[in-house]
Amino acid sequence: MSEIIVDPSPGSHSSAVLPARPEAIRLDPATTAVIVVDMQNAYASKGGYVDEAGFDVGPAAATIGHIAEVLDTARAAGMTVVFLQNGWDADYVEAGTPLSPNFHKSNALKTMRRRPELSGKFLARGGWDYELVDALTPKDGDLRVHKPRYSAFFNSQLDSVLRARGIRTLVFTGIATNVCVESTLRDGFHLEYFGVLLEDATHHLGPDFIKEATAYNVEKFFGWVSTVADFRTAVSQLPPKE
Ligand SMILES: NC(=O)N/C=C\C(=O)O
Repeated sequence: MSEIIVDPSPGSHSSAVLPARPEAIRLDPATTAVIVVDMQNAYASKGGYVDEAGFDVGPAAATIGHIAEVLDTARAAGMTVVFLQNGWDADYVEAGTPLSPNFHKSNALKTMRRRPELSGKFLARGGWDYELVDALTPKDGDLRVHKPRYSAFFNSQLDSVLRARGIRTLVFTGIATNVCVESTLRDGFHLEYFGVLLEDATHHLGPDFIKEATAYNVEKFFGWVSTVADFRTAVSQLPPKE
């Protein structure tokens, strides 16, 4: 029996076959975007929201390096790169009132309510916590999309930005595997995007089993799971962008 290769853009001129679970998927640079989820100081730096809320940000340093490698490879092949930034306006109007579940579930908001000296510090546009980590500063041609909730498809410009460029396949990197990465990949599935999780280019919030759970969900129900090394090997064989 021949190997199954899923092809989101049949008939494309130049494409790479990415080994993935449960089967390989073809990536056409013209219709593929790498999505960098929330690589902000809040999620990846000491002194940011996640660190202050009691989660381990130590492993984020390795994740940053892996994402940088993915982005170099993707840009050289001419793929679109989209940086997502999670947060709200400085007055937290976008965060919602007590009538919003976000008000009650956001650990950033909860931590600031518990420790008033931190009030106004986390995930506010214009602040250090909201900014992308220095090592992943966007380059010319990269896009930035603001998002006020875990899924980047809600109350954001993401869907329009992707559709306007004919993007069909989303390659996911970033933090957190089990929250904003998984939420966005799932919603992308329902909007007919092909979602690929580069599992070692993501970091999770919580115990390790939760990352395995996300990978299981993606592999079985919502998309494809691959690695940074396989992405680099497959995509670097494409002709460089003209
Ligand atoms: N970027 C994320 O996955 N965020 C997870 C939690 C939060 O923003 O509170």
